[in-house]
Amino acid sequence: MDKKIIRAALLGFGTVGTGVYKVLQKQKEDMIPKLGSQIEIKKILVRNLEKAAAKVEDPAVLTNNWDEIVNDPEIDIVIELIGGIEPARSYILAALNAGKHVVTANKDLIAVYGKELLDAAEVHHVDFLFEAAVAGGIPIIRPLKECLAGNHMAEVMGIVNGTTNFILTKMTQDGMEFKDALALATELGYAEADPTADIEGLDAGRKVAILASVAFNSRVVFDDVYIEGITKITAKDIKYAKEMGCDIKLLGVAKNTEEGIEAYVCPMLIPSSHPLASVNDSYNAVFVNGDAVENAMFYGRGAGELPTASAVVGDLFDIARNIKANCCARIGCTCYKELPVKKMADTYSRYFMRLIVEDRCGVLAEMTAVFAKYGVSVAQIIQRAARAEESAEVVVITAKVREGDFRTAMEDLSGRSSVRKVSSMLRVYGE
Ligand SMILES: NC(=O)C1=CN([C@@H]2O[C@H](COP(=O)(O)OP(=O)(O)OC[C@H]3O[C@@H](n4cnc5c(N)ncnc54)[C@H](OP(=O)(O)O)[C@@H]3O)[C@@H](O)[C@H]2O)C=CC1
Ligand SMILES: N[C@@H](CC=O)C(=O)O
Repeated sequence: MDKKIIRAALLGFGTVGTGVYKVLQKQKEDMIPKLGSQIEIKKILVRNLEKAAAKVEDPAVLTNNWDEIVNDPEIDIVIELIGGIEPARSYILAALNAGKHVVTANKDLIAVYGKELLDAAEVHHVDFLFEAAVAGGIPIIRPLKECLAGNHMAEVMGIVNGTTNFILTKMTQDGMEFKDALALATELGYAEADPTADIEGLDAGRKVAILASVAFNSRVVFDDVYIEGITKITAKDIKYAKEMGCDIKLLGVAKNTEEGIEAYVCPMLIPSSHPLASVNDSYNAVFVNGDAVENAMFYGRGAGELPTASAVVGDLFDIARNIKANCCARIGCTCYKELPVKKMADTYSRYFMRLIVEDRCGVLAEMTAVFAKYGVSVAQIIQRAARAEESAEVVVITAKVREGDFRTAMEDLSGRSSVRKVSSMLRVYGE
């Protein structure tokens, strides 16, 4: 089909929608040489026509009526950038059912309904692409599905949320307060419409579910991922981590082990010499380990208007090429295995904890004895000078231990009168 003009519709004209519009304008001259076709945004679905009018050359492109898009046979591609589950899910399904290709950045949706959407695309022989849903501007979905397809992947992990990485960077480097750093991340367009999704680790959890599914060819959904956010991280944790030669990063980890898939998101201490420790601001980085490629790392902006638009437009161009070639990419659902997902209690890690204990002889020995009872070895212990009320602060790093055993030890310990408070408990990445 020699289409000179390929028409698309944008749903949502917020941070990323506006970015896509701008990138397409900048690419106007290059599309014919690059693709052999011109992509034209025929309609933009918005809720408030007046608010959006200032952002477009021709306000006639704006609509608040979805039917004008789904029922328009000239529109080949729908770009969903509304976010959230509904009405995004219904719009995407209706678009696919109408034979339209779909591009989305919506990880909330894919992490739960990915299979349903990919199946619908398959039935209707259209593309459903979502490169921007994980790690913003970094290409990672297509590399995993295509360039790295000759591997059995053992691990895919990294920093996959720009907002929290920005907040932790500002707290570490500039001593900024958590709430001020979050306000700035929101202003810069990094945060989700409800930033709770970022700071509580949910957004990263959705990305880990998607990454694990694609990397291990087995469906992992949002509910399979164990999640902790960064809201409890204090300046003191960051200071102690630094003293121990580490930084604190919100890491998303997916491992393909013989006993099943491990999938979790949590703030972790990572040695400052590790490449991930120097991934700062809204940058993301994803490490993959495969049996053929060994290690590979992908690095770039994980959030924001133009970096995210870059990934969306890449998908759009791919679809335009497929339309020109009269085919669709045929790399829909790649989950052909059914691997179990392990419980967090059965994973192994080292732990960092900060406790306020009674300041008297024998307390450290008591603590070590409790840990030993549950098979937890202490690798490093720091006791700070006595504080007011005859208490002292103790920082402990354990050797690698099963999470379930560590938790039981902590329950036992925190019930003892010598332990006044468990101030923080964080995992440590690596061996
Ligand atoms: N921002 C980022 O850095 C990244 C975002 N994403 C994902 O991209 C998607 C869009 O995010 P982002 O642009 O940041 O979000 P925004 O909140 O900035 O934009 C969403 C837009 O959708 C509009 N909208 C909501 N509901 C409807 C509806 N029913 N009909 C028409 N328009 C609607 C909103 O309108 P109104 O203005 O009226 O509220 C808003 O303008 C999300 O899925 C997000 O998770 C992915 C990677 C990075
Ligand atoms: N809120 C997200 C946006 C991109 O996915 C983030 O901060 O990473």
